Amino acid sequence: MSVNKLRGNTQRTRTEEESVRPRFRLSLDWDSIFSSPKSTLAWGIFFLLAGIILEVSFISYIVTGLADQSIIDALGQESIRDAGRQTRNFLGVLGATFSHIFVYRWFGVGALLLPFVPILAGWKIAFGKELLPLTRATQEVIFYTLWVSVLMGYIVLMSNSENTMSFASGGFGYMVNVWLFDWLKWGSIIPIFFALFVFAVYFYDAKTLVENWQRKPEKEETVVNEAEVPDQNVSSDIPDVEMEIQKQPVKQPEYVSVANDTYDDDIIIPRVVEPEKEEKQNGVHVLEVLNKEEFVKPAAIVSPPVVPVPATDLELELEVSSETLLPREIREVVDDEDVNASILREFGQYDPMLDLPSYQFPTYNLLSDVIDNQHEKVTQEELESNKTKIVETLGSYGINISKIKATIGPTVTLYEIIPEAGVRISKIKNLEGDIALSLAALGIRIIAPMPGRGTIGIEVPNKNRETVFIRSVLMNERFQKSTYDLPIVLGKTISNEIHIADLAKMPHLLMAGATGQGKSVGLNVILASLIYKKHPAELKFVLVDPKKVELTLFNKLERHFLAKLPNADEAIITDTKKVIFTLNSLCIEMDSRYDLLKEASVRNLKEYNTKFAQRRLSPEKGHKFLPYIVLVIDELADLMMTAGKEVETPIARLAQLARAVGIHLVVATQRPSVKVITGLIKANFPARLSFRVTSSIDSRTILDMGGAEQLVGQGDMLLAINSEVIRLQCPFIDTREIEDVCEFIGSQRGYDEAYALPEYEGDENSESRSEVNTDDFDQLLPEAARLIITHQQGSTSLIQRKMKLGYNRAGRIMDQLELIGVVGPFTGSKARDVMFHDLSQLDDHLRSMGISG
Ligand SMILES: Nc1ncnc2c1ncn2[C@@H]1O[C@H](COP(=O)(O)OP(=O)(O)OP(=O)(O)O)[C@@H](O)[C@H]1O
Repeated sequence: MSVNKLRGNTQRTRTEEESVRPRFRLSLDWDSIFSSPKSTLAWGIFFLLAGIILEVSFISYIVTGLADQSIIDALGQESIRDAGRQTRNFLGVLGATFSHIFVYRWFGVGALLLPFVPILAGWKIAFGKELLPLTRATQEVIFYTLWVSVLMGYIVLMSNSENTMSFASGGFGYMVNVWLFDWLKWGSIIPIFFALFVFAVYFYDAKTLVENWQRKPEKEETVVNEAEVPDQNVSSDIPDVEMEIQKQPVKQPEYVSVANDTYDDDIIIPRVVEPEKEEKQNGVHVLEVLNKEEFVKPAAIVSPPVVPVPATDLELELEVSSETLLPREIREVVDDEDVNASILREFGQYDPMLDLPSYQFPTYNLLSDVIDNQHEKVTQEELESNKTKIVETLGSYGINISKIKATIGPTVTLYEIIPEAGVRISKIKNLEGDIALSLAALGIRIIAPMPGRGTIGIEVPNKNRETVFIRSVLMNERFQKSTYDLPIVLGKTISNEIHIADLAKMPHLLMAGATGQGKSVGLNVILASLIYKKHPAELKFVLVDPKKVELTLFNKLERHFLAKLPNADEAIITDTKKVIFTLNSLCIEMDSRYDLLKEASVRNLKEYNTKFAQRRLSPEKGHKFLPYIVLVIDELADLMMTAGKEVETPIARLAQLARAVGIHLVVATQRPSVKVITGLIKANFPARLSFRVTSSIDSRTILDMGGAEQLVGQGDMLLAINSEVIRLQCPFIDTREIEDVCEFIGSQRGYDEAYALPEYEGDENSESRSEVNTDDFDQLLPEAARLIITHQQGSTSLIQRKMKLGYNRAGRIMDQLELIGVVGPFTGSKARDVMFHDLSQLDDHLRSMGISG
């Protein structure tokens, strides 16, 4: 068996061998020299030590002045042993020689900086981490070495101290100054400092520094309330909050949570009230003294008369988790780096990417670099006032709280509360409406209890929400380093972490959301995440866009990332008939991939491709590298209305089976009704995402729970995977950015044509259905349609009775209603499914079919 396979290997075509052989050899060499952990450690330590040796010898040379100079000059004439005995450099003749060259002959004291380059490089090679960004630090070291040398040269020349001080400037700095002196005399200091200025402007992006500096006063205004420093300034700025704190009646240490008083710059911290101070201020302030008996009585046993805990008694603990954006320097490096290289290195012997060897991944510069909107963050005032409202509202219903904590997210702030012992969670859940009313804001979501945390969560929308820009999430370290097969960024969580999912594992995604809530942006974000991480050889998209305008921008990717039916004019499919063909064609592709997998005795696409890359599957037997295929449907409702089962069946089939062969579906719909997201479809999409929808019924249809109707729009969403629900803020990508990315890729050399899907001609049935001849329809059809929608009952006898028609005519009308997608197919004894909820939807549909009346 294995012998045969080996023989099969030798039959590969010449061109393939040629394309593989050189790379293979190269990667072997590289691996053996640098990639094995032992040798990287050895090389790293070598560089590290070399840097340290150089630094020590330079310092020693400067400390001992020119003592070793004569010895170095006489090196050729006396023995090394003699020279070694006489040298005063800590590191002997070698140290003295290197120092003489680098310090005396070349760069003077500036040379002291040079050893940092091998030290930093050695550290990186040995430990895989950067102490400082290497490229940038090297650039800085080179500049300052030269600049310090020149500056010292100026000092030496001006002070006529060539004899005693020339080692300070080295030959380079001195000669430059001799030359400058001829031109400018003492004025040569001007170009020297001008050079420093120019370097600073470009290297440290002085423009941004100036902009930040100019913006500072404005920022300070908002920051004051954010209580970065809990001092008098702050208290005088929020007098009402302070007053409330002064009213604090009784010290109740058991209610006071651990206040978070460690913080950094952009974190908002609640003020910590010192109990002693209060008591002094409030000597006469004992409000209603708490009834001690009732206070200790467990609420579960006897419902106590309500003793609301004053909101100000509770400290608001603030939980902050910072997002791990790459530091600016590294981001720049990432931008410049050839991303290809790292991915190429990961691949085995057969590399499908060599089809497009010069393909450049899109750079991050194509995405807009909006600096930040920090100043729009939630203020201390807002936090305090929401806290007060929550505590008071709950208090007025007899629910006292023992602890409250806030986590500020991009769109909402999560207040987690721990009610006092004995308070039933269902009681709080029932008060959802009242709390929302009291907070007078949209989008309050109560999560009782918070899974796995033993608290109750209340999400309150922020007054000023933060836009999450796509650039920041794609440059996030976690996304950069993610090793998922199909990584997609879905958004930012409440604790400001980015949420990355693997579409290959999901394995399909269903998205819903009312119009204008961010679905299209969400789809674009998913597509962009994949495009930024995957090579065209690894991934193909099938884009279905019945709305005809949403995905057109991706047309430019036709010869890189798109797949289409042979002979189709457009790669992006907008026509219902073609959608049906394409879906069926994908089913054929799925079946033939399964055949290949079976033949190769592997279980999934990844194993198959690995085996193929290892040359264990012969192309002569029809084996080929199989890219992932992601089918994106932007608006399932349209398709289900016009083609019903013909769309539903292949989608369900693909969703059920295609995962193992690398075909994944992302399906979006505006109308998450049961007519669109049928049981069959829903059962096969375990991962579902909902933007804001119009009713809790819609929310239940898509997520199996309410809540999506309370989202605040603009990309605010709930993601449900395997019964776990998380709230996320979708990143924002605008049309111009998509356009730029597509243009960047589209202008590169691509494949000769789009990836060809198997041919599918379609059967007669589907042809006739798609080309409905409305002239033959019964005149009473529109009236019958309205009747059915009004009664939400797809029965022929209803038409018969209400419209007083004979059975045959009513039956004919019913068939025609099925044909135009108003009712579902005949199901035997049960009434047919009704595809529309209300008359306005129906009228739109009839108009679009050219049926009036
Ligand atoms: N993640 C986001 N962050 C900020 N704003 C957003 C976000 N997503 C959407 N928006 C805003 O909402 C608008 C509508 O978004 P989008 O076009 O994606 O809606 P849609 O649900 O696709 O609507 P339709 O179904 O009508 O096409 C956008 O133009 C943008 O201004």
